[in-house]
Order: sequence, then structure tokens, then C-alpha cells
Amino acid sequence: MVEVYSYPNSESAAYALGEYIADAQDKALAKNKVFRIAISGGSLVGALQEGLILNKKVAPRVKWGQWEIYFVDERLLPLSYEDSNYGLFKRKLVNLLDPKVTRPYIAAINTTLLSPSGGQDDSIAKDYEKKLPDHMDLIILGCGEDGHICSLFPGHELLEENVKMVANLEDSPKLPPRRITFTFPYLKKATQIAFYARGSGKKPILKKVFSGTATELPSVKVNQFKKIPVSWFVDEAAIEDANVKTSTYK
Ligand SMILES: O=C(O)[C@H](O)[C@@H](O)[C@H](O)[C@H](O)COP(=O)(O)O
Repeated sequence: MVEVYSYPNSESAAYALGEYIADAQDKALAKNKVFRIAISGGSLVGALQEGLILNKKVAPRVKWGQWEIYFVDERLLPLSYEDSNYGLFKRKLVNLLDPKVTRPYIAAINTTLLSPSGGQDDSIAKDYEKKLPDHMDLIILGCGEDGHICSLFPGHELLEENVKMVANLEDSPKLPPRRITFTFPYLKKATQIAFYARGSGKKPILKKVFSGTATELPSVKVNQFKKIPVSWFVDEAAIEDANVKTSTYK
């Protein structure tokens, strides 16, 4: 079941996403001691800053010390590099937290396995897979202008991967080229999944995603997951050409 929550601008979409995440946290913590969430890179990280820190209604609800944070994909670079999703998340969120706040566990790639040749990239993927819980309470995805999610790109052989939960690739069309990524078998284990997409640049792809015919797109394959609630948080600029019923969260 897919819900599309649309807002006048990207900030209000991010604020609503923050409330949805806090609700998912509360649901998970009612059953377990930890909230296991996997996030994407890109514009989502800024939205998480808005929705979980700047959003003063949600910020006090976030129990960071009980969070385990994973990345649905990661670029195979040192964590301090501009393009590292881990580095971006630390800079944009964790470093902004009050020093008194207990820090979340954040699963980084094993950088001792990094090499210029990429000779151990498959070991980085295997090592990351070992860090993963059986499933995530929540996975938050972005949607690329080509409809990719994580580092799963339209037409790429990794879309057919049905054994590995985390795979590596060296030919990402979105730079940098060497990455690890969740695969569909792992995405399908999530309790719930949300997307965040903003801006007029996403208008063409969201029109395709909700056209009912673009079944080959990775983001559409997620919409078709059985038994996993999928929620999109979008701004009007991104969704206005899509033929889909929208509402607002809660
Ligand atoms: O590491 C990555 O590159 C992201 O995980 C990637 O999957 C992202 O979510 C999409 O490319 C959308 O990015 P934007 O939201 O910035 O367009």
C-alpha cells in the first residue's frame, strides 16, 4: 500500500517526514530497546536535519541514544570525504546534536579494506552485510531522476541480485562509481519504507513512477512490495505532474 504525502515546499515535506520517523521510532521502541533505521544520501540528509533537528515539535521526541543508523548505500571513500554518506550525515546531523545527547550507533564501512584498486570492495560489502540486523524498522529512500534507489540503477544487473543483502558495484552512473548498496532481498525485509523527493527536477520521474506503466524502475519495484507500507513525502514541485492521489501525513 502506497501513500503520497504532498506539501507546498520541501521544508514542510521534511518536517512531516520527521514526524513520521518519530512515530516509527515510538512503534519500534514499544517492542525493542533499539530503533533500526537505514537512510539514503543525497537531499534526504538535509531533510533529516530539518525534520529531526530544526523541527522543534519533533526534536524532543527523538531518542538518539536508542537509534542504530545504517546506510542503504555508501560510496567507497574515506569517511572524511565530501561524498561519503556517513561523513555527510555526521556533518549535517550528528555534529549539530547537543553535546549532552547520547550519540546513536552509526554503521560505517570498514575503511581498512579501502584501496585505490578496489580489490577488496566485495569484502567491504560482505563486512557491511554482517553488521546488519535481520531487518530494518524503517528504510528511507531517495528517488534519483532516473528512478534509482540506493545504488540500484535502472537496467543494472544488481536489480536481479537475489542472494546478497549488500552488494558492491564499480560502475555507478551517479558518481562516485564505486559503492556498496542494499539489494532488493534486504529492502523487502523492512517493516516500513518511506521516500523523500523534492523539487521540479523530480517532476518527470515521479510522473513516470506513478504512471502505472514504468514497472522496470527500481523505485516502482519498491512501490509494488507486498505487505510493506510505503510512504512518499514530496513537495508540490516534484509531484504536480504525477497522476496520483495525495494527502498530508496524520
Ligand atoms: O548515495 C546516494 O547517492 C543516495 O543514496 C541515492 O540513492 C539518492 O537517494 C538518490 O540519488 C536521490 O538523491 P537526491 O535526493 O539528492 O536527488
